[in-house]
Amino acid sequence: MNDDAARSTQPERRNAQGRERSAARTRGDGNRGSLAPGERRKGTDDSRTIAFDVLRQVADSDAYANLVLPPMLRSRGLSGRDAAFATELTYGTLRMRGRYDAVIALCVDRPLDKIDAPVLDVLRLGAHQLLGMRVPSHAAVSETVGLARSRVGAGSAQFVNAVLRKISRTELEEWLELIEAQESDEIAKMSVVDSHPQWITRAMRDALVASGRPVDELVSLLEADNASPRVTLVARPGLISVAELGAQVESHPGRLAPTALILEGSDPGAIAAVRDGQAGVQDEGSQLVTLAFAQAPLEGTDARWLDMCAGPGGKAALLASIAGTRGARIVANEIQPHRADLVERSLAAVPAHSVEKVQVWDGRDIGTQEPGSYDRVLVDAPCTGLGALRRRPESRWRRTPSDVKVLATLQRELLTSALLAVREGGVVAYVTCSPHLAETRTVVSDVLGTLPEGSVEMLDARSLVTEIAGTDVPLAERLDVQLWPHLHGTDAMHLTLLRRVGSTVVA
Ligand SMILES: C[S@@+](CC[C@H](N)C(=O)[O-])C[C@H]1O[C@@H](n2cnc3c(N)ncnc32)[C@H](O)[C@@H]1O
Repeated sequence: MNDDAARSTQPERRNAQGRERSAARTRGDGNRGSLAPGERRKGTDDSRTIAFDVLRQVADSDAYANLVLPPMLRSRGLSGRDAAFATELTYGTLRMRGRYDAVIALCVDRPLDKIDAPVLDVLRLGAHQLLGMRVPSHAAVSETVGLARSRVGAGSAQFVNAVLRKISRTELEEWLELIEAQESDEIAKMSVVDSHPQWITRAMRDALVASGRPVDELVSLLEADNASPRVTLVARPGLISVAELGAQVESHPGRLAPTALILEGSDPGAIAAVRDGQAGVQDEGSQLVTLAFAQAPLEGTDARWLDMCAGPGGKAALLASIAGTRGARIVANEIQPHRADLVERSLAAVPAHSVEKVQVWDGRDIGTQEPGSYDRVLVDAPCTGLGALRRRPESRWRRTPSDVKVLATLQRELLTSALLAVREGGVVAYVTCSPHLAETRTVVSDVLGTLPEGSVEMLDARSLVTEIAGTDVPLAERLDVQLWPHLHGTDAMHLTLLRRVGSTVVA
């Protein structure tokens, strides 16, 4: 297809609906990468080729971009600016796919599912350079056409050239108005502009409102999902202090967790303390909920803790290091053997006396096999991960509403097991990195509804989190805690703390 074959509709130079955009919505720059490779640099083609190859692996092999990209950069010898360019191109294209597909759809004369998938990926890469990064148009078009020629064939390269030239003639803001105008309701408009599946936008809205936030924060939340998070380090108590870790790396203290440092750069693998396990990479929200769990008040013995869903071991390592300072021990449980190996590795630096064992077991069985055996039980439940979309660029397109249903059943079973496994008076934390109500408070209320009345009480997680993070941290006036990327700068972690006060077995 040539230039003429691409649709000739020229976007109008005004808001399609004749109304003003909100300030937040017009911040198209929020999604623009900070890189500005003004001139053609040696290795740029390698960057684009790598981004394309990662996109194909994500599509064809269900690969995770954040697992595939770093080794590919290493094996093809890319570093510095070229590696950063490839990274922004890959993650940005994956995140903003919904927006770019809507733009591409306005530039072609056939439905997108009639375009070969590799060609569509090349178009998305080109669209991100043109609309999401500061790559000059001529470089974005010619380099991407070169990529098409080498990867998908000369015929397709002509088509790519025609479509990208068309995209390049119109500014981002006008494209946003045009794609928004194609949709009829507010959720659909927000979803296409901020590149989320509609069912996720709806779930985010419901969770946001249920946690006491105004609905007009939804745009900020969606935008926060589209921004690359800073790398956050955890200084594991008893192994290294925040000050000692801070002296090793260019960083500044976290806002919420006293164990957190925000890295200025992006290569934690180069930090000795991370390599040897005294420190780790961990979202500040994850640190905060783990600290709150460990600090929840408990009467009587406080010696044996269970991390029921421990893989890959981030929270287990933080818990074990805290346990080491308090004379307690953890059992780290994980159902998948290869993830249990990762837990073992994450515990490399913690004192041997703070880990009883790492075991491979179905957490759902622990409650009946070992009733009343633990003083504290953490259920960091397998979930949709909708709270960590900024970290997992492809996951929003992979998840489906049916995942929520399947996971919620598993979550209820794991929480029930935890409430059996903990001793009377002991504490259970139910944690998800999803704010979806069906995975958070519905799971908790469903499980509590099946237990004898008065056998479990909800603890004030909000007060504990406030004690740790400070009073200026906005939290809903509820006993459970929901964190948000746009408010707290963390993943959207949920925490409910429960205390078992009586028998959880129906007589
Ligand atoms: C959200 S991840 C836990 C993350 C971990 N706590 C950390 O901070 O690194 C959930 C884990 O639960 C595991 N899992 C899933 N089903 C399980 C089950 N029935 N019993 C135990 N673990 C399970 C998954 O394999 C996954 O590793």
